[in-house]
Amino acid sequence: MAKFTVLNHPLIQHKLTIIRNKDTGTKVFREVANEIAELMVYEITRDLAMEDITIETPMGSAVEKQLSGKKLAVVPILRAGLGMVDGVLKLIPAAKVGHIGMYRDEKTLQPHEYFVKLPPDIDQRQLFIVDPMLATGGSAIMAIDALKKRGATSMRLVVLVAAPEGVKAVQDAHPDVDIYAAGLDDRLNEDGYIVPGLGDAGDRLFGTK
Ligand SMILES: O=c1ccn([C@@H]2O[C@H](COP(=O)(O)O)[C@@H](O)[C@H]2O)c(=O)[nH]1
Ligand SMILES: O=P(O)(O)OP(=O)(O)O
Ligand SMILES: [Mg+2]
Repeated sequence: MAKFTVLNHPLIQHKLTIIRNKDTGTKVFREVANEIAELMVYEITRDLAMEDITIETPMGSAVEKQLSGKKLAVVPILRAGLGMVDGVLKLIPAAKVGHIGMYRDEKTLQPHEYFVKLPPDIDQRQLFIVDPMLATGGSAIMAIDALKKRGATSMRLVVLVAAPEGVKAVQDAHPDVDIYAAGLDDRLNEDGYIVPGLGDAGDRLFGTK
């Protein structure tokens, strides 16, 4: 069974409260969503593989650490996932970026894929799939399916707010994909929105609707 972890660092929790607030406008929402993504990635990369390397400092030779293992990539689920990419890239500027476009049918809540563009060596990379909201889990499950179909083997799902229903659905469908959230909320409402949540993340990020 995949792990589900809520990152309850005080800075993450404080910033999540800011973007939950309905009075927070587009500019601040965008900035703070990226700040949370940055803090989350800092927390979840603690276990990245390291290796020793011998370097020359101005004072002589030293054996020091550098990252080893798989290269990284970030994969936002469009549109809303775009709101986390800059935050991730601030810490991992060399990461490649893949895109998966998906929208949820408002009535059926079923996800529909409309775009996939990935780095060619996706099978060699550790992926951070980002989407602010894990609601029914349908979008994340379909995105992970799309990535696996193209050879990806190493993935983590990073969301700002998760609903229990979505966490269970992803864990059942993809027990090999660990999930990280800034908050775990109570439930979904009848329209498939997370309560209390923060509303429609894509609309709040881009000022639509
Ligand atoms: O409160 C919410 C719930 C969902 N979204 C958007 O929907 C998808 C995730 O929905 P699933 O039901 O898990 O497929 C997510 O990409 C968000 O864009 C939302 O914004 N707010
Ligand atoms: O999942 P949706 O339908 O809310 O898509 P978007 O992220 O484009 O708002
Ligand atoms: Mg949306």
